[in-house]
Amino acid sequence: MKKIIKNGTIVTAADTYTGDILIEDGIISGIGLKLEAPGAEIIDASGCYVFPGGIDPHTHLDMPFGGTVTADDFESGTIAAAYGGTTTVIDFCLTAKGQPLQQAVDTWHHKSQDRAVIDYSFHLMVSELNDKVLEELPQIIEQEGITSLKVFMAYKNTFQADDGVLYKTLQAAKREGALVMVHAENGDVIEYLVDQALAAGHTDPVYHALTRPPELEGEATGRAAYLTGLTDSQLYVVHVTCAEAAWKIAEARKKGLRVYGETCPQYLALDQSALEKPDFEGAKYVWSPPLREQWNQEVLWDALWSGTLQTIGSDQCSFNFKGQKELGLGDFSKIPNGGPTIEDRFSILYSEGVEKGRITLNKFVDIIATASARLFGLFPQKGTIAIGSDADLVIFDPAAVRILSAETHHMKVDYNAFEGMEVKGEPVSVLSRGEFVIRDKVFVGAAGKGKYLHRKRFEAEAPRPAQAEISGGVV
Ligand SMILES: NC(=O)NCCC(=O)O
Ligand SMILES: [Zn+2]
Ligand SMILES: [Zn+2]
Repeated sequence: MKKIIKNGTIVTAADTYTGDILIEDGIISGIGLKLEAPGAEIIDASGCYVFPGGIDPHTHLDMPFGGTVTADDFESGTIAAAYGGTTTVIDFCLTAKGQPLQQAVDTWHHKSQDRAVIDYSFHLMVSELNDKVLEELPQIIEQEGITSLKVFMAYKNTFQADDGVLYKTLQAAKREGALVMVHAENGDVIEYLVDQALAAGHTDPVYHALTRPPELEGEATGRAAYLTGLTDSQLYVVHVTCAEAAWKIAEARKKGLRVYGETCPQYLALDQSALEKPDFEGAKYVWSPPLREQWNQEVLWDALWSGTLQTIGSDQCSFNFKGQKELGLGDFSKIPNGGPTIEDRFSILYSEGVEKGRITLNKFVDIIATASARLFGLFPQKGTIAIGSDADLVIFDPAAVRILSAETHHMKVDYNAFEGMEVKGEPVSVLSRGEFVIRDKVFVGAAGKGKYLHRKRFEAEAPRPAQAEISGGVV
């Protein structure tokens, strides 16, 4: 059925204007003034912004980690994402050493295909890079449309790969047109610091942050950037938390390297002091890399504004406080790392960014959707409002004011990391390929309606580093 969204303020990464959007067969087929189409359902968006649906480039749904499994799976996680204004997620498919890549990908298809309520895709973790993996990789990239590869430089003895694996992954990515993503922390030194802290009897959650200092994130980020230059490849640094890492990315981009970066809402809105909350509550705020001293927040905002960082990922990786975070009672190193963020990513960026004058409306759209679409091979199908693009749209009321809380969120987890935070603006209705998923704040979608997205290879369409974009930034 045709739909026309009327009288909204349409916002893309480039433009802001009042107009109507015609939707046919899930695609935007017209944009104009006073549009009409016989039989079309009319949706009034007066007083609201119409944004392209958010793209969350970093989620962990139904993921085994830290001796347990995330509380949110592809159903609850994508419902919460949709409530929050996100219409596409790209989740991390884990692999184990010796496991055929196709088997790992099939496991992730199995977790997601009958559950997701919005469209989704996968990044592929690379844990080793031997001849078998090298042989299978081109096939996976071509047939599955998985054009981004993830290497962990931390989590020693579980996910961590060595520099040789990272180097060879960058080489393979250059050959195959894939983007290499890194969790950039020096896992070897962290392991040593954690052992020292525990031996000294330091078991509280705050020691998670104290044993992962920003220098170790900056060092790993710089190392990965150097290897990217050496291989003439392309790199995306996930969850950048601090000045030390942002500076390394800025330096690499100044040299003209294809190095990109993401931060997350928790690093923009929370700080290290949260880990000191009494009664083990600090465990709710255990992420890796950890929350940093508050002054880093403005550095990250500057880096987003200047283009040193391009995207915001939720890094959704939720664990209940009761029974899951509590696995680390008496030993901070056993607290499952991660938190529930998928639902509030969009609103926090809008409220803390646009409403507080740190970024413009168009920059907001770029960070929340367009840049990820370009970097991860989804543009222009996703990430913008244009004729021919999927009708993934968010009707957003900028006047709404609400308080984020576990009592009202839709994630299947017993706390909200941003509990009590006031945000301005709210997604009222959300459409995925022209169908309502959220209508007037009520979920009307269905599990299994989300489609798996084959993505294009990394190409020149991705935003290029430019001297101008960093001159006013963090360097
Ligand atoms: N970030 C975090 O603490 N948990 C999720 C896994 C990861 O991204 O490192
Ligand atoms: Zn990570
Ligand atoms: Zn993550």
